[in-house]
Amino acid sequence: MNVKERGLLIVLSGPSGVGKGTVRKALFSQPDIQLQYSISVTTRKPREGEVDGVDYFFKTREQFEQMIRQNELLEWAEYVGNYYGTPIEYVEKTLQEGKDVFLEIEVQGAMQVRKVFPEALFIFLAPPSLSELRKRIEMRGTESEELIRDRLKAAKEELEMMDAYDYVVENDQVELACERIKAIVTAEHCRRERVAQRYKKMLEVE
Ligand SMILES: Nc1nc2c(ncn2[C@@H]2O[C@H](COP(=O)(O)OP(=O)(O)O)[C@@H](O)[C@H]2O)c(=O)[nH]1
Ligand SMILES: Nc1ncnc2c1ncn2[C@@H]1O[C@H](COP(=O)(O)OP(=O)(O)O)[C@@H](O)[C@H]1O
Repeated sequence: MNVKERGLLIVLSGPSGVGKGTVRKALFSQPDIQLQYSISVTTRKPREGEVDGVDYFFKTREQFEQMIRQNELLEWAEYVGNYYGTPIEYVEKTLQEGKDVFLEIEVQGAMQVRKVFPEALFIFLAPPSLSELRKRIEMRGTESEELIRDRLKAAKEELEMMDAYDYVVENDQVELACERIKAIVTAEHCRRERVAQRYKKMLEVE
């Protein structure tokens, strides 16, 4: 199977509270976008309203460590005291089917994905400012003061990794951030199509 027939792997990262979940849900609710969301595995406790198998696959540390040992994860990372990881089987199978897969993961995991899938599209969602980021984490109201502090510390380290991404999208307004991501994905599809056409032409000339 050539590069064009496989689906595109899209990786969205960004600091806690920047709005990744909000933007992703808005993106997936739009009829003109065909993306498959890869549900992650985590040892974090479910937040109120979160559903196992929808938001995450919630596992114990023992179960998660077994998945690592059995090479079931494309990437994994420990983030603010919990494990998070991407089951590889779903990603591989869906890309093989020619469908685009969307990962919403933190930066350490994204860098591991880059090693396995260098052709993936890496997008960093950035806040308008650090003070706005703090406001959003507080507004969500799902973390204690101590956890907010830990997440803000992690956020500062994550922001330093912005340069390693193909694109930086500012999440000033959810709708605008969605439009920007859609434009990037469409442009990437066009680029891949052009490369595939050129390759086909070269083979015809041979
Ligand atoms: N490496 C990695 N990070 C993940 C995965 N799933 C979620 N994350 C990231 O883990 C971090 C914490 O996620 P979560 O506890 O749901 O909090 P929130 O994203 O800040 O609402 C976020 O940066 C997520 O994007 C995964 O499968 N792998
Ligand atoms: N563009 C935005 N403007 C204002 N508030 C936002 C925006 N995007 C997200 N939020 C709010 O910020 C908080 C954190 O968003 P969330 O999607 O949970 O972030 P993340 O998944 O990156 O941790 C939520 O209360 C959400 O409603």
